[in-house]
Amino acid sequence: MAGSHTLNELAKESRMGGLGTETTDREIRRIDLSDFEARRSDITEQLWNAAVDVGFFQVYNHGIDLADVRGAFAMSEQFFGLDSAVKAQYPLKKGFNSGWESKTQVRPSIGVPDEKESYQITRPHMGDLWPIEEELAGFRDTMLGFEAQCWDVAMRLLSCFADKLGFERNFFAEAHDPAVDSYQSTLRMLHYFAIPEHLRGDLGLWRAGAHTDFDCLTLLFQQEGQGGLQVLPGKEMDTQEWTPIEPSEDAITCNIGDMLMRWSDDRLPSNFHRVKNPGPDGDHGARYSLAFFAQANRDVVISGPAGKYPDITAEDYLYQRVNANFAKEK
Ligand SMILES: O=C(O)CCC(=O)C(=O)O
Ligand SMILES: [Fe+2]
Repeated sequence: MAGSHTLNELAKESRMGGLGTETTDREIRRIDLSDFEARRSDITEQLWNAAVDVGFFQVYNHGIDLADVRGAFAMSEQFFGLDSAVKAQYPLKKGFNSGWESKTQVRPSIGVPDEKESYQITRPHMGDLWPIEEELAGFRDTMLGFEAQCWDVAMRLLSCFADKLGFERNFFAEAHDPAVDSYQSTLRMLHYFAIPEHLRGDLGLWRAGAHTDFDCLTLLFQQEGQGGLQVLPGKEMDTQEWTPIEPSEDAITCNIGDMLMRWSDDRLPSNFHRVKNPGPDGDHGARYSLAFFAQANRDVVISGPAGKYPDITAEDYLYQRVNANFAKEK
């Protein structure tokens, strides 16, 4: 049955809502991407091993200028600083990963909404979802430019995985073609709210509840001093020992999502992660992050080299996952 893989993942996720403990024993590897083409085979081995062992890794010398990363964060903070009435003109188009939402994402692991707002950019579906220049000058161009740079890094990394899986080197770049209407990779801006005094120490609240990502590969940008992200490899789920990922401005944190796990016949594992609320002594200020989700175009058929799972289109695959994660509209 086409859905059984998905249902399995949902069942796993709903057992992940506890607090657990923290461990720094797991190594989150940092991989240097400089001189990429000349060092391709070495980089490929490093990426593959990190992906298989922990599912999370960081890359640096990735080719996106720090000034561009900072520019995208600055735009994001300005966007979220707009009045709610302005942002509400650009509401999330469900099923299209485009537009603004606030506190509507409910993870099966915790059953309450994440303490955050988000704005998503998916090229073919933006229509009138861009704030006008009078509201936020330069926003569209800055964010689309940044999205293109993220796509570039993601495709470079995926070309290494393609080599290892026995696909053509440009297989994933073709499957994530940004020039056509079936494109569905998404740049998501995230704003986790500053935590008001009376909610500090509320252990039932999460900035983002435990989940795996739906996509092939996620690139996550964090700001220094704004920690909270923790990961737990699926094969070590029973330990409930979570490893914190320290934000560092020069690095992109990467993780494998469910779509690539299925596409690789489970050779590349997607892994659980979450964003914890700061403890009583932590920094209760706002937290911002930027995530690029490489998800294959709608019409692409996901078919692993060994045929472990039935073929499914990327559209049908995502539809099942998104529906399980957002509060019903009624
Ligand atoms: O903001 C973060 O650090 C993580 C966000 C995340 O995991 C997601 O949006 O899928
Ligand atoms: Fe995630």
